[in-house]
Amino acid sequence: MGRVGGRHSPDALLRSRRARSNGGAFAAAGYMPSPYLELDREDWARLRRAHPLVLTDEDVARLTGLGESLNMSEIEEVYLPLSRLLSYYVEGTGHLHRITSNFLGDRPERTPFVIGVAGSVAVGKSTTARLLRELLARWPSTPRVELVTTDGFLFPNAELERRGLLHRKGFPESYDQRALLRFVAEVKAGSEEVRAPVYSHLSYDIVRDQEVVVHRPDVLIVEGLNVLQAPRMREDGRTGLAVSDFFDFSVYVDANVNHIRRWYVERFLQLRQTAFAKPESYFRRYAAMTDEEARDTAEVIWRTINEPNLMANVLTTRGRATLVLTKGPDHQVTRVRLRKL
Ligand SMILES: Nc1ncnc2c1ncn2[C@@H]1O[C@H](COP(=O)(O)OP(=O)(O)OP(=O)(O)O)[C@@H](O)[C@H]1O
Ligand SMILES: CC(C)(CO)[C@@H](O)C(=O)NCCC(=O)O
Repeated sequence: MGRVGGRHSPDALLRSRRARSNGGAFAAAGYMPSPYLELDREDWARLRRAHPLVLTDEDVARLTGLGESLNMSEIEEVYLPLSRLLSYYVEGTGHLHRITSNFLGDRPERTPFVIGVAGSVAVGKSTTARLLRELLARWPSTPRVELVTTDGFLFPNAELERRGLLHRKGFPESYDQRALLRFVAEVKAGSEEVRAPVYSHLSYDIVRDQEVVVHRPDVLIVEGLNVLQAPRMREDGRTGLAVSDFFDFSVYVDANVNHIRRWYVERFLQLRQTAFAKPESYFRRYAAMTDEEARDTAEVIWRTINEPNLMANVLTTRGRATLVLTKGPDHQVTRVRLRKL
């Protein structure tokens, strides 16, 4: 005990730390340095003081239109600094692009900066994506931001039915993944005009004769459950490209599954008074349900479709995101993890 150079001496401790960081003995036990820098809510709020930012009245008016439950101080503390960080990434990526073009003797051409937003059904992906779109548009390097959801790349219901997948919406096989990949690749390549199909939650199907057209924006945000999924094995046994190979940045919106289930059920109950009640709604029969019937129906859809998909195909992609936003029970962001390696 206490012998210099013994098992518990400072030297030995240092050696064991080195072994850990060298991936020595501890590698065998599964130790791996985390690629993320982890900040709790207070750390992130402190960052904001170092980069003073305020929303103008005009910003507040636009953002309020995104949803009545949005909290402005949450937006100022969490999403506004995030949009600033992203605008720096856009500038940095543009710089790298110019250096590469100069090196190759090419004419530098700006291509859109592509951001993926992933996470469970009902976790708040589209709200996050819309907040980022509005906030990014404030910064000089990113005035033109376009937003596309991968819902448009679901196969039409007739095709899903033919494939026996009508009750698997959201699972990887329910999307036309080739079309989605081609769309993102073309936008990233700087094509003047790229078209994507449109899905309607009201008719529960792809809308014929409707499309979104993306015109070389400064930033494209691609939002969907599946945007961080690994490439699929091709028939010739090789792996192709994944959508995320074209991303410059990605955000995974995360929360405890019990909170997400509750948000899903609450939104379902609310939809009875709005979307489900419309004559053109595919789910008209839900509008007349009592609270209890609606709650049971939502729980069944959650348990049989959305939760199994979250566990098998969505949560498994979280470690590939550049940034993970973790939300508490009221949608408040409690933790931010940013890739540093
Ligand atoms: N930051 C937030 N603050 C308060 N409420 C929020 C926030 N983000 C989302 N919500 C609420 O949570 C619910 C789900 O949000 P949203 O529609 O953005 O989820 P989503 O992940 O895009 O869902 P889906 O995959 O089903 O389209 C909505 O009722 C929305 O109003
Ligand atoms: C369209 C998706 C997959 C994603 O937004 C989702 O909203 C959905 O419909 N999930 C399947 C549940 C159902 O079929 O009602």
